[in-house]
Amino acid sequence: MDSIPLPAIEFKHITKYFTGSERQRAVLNGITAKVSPGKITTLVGPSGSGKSTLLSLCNLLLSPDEGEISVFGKPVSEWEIPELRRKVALVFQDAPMLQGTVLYNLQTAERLHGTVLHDPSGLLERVGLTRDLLDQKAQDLSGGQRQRLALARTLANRPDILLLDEITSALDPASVKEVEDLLLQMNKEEGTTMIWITHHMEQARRVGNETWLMIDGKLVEQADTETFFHAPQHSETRRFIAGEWV
Ligand SMILES: Nc1ncnc2c1ncn2[C@@H]1O[C@H](COP(=O)(O)OP(=O)(O)OP(=O)(O)O)[C@@H](O)[C@H]1O
Repeated sequence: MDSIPLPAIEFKHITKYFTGSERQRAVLNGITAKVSPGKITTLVGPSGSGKSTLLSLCNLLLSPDEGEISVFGKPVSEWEIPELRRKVALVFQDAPMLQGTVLYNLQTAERLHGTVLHDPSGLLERVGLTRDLLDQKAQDLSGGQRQRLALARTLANRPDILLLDEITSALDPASVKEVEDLLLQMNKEEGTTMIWITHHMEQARRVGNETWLMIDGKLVEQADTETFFHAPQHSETRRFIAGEWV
């Protein structure tokens, strides 16, 4: 009998409150879901629906107020934080660069985790940057180049799970396609699990194996991407896909 693979990430009844000017409100409200290992899960939803907050809980940048998150079957609270963050890497749009050269930025994982970066040029080339950039100041790179460097810096850690928060939203269409291809290749060749937040429905259709819709801190729909776009269960999903959600 085939054994069921352990979820890469499991959310169990997750609730997170933030205190606004008037009152405390639930930004995440009872989220229960499993992220399939080796798959790309695309997370979509209106602005402010809680997508980034959900990702920030996975490597303990934030903690839930209620519920539990497990990574490969172990609650995040039981992980050593450096080990958790090596395995579960979060890449933001406009990730800040460290002052110094491109090489110095690539060596971040060496300094943090004591790992050795054997092939910085190869790592750059993997994200479509040329090795002659190694000695340039990271801050002088273009927006697209910085986003690729942020990805390369993260890949130096060889994470098992990549959490990608709108990483292509500032890129030109050709660069978007290159970054998508790179991530699809990593997913295929190395089995890297990914959760990808995007506001672009075409990108969600192209990239994800599964698509989740969040609205007002709730997970409204979770389905394989084909079903999500062609036969969603919920009227909110149909309205969201049609661009009617305000
Ligand atoms: N540190 C914080 N303190 C208080 N409120 C916060 C904090 N971080 C986020 N929020 C609020 O939580 C809600 C969800 O924010 P979050 O960034 O997770 O949404 P999102 O779906 O990722 O939005 P977007 O698509 O615009 O990036 C928002 O209303 C936001 O203002």
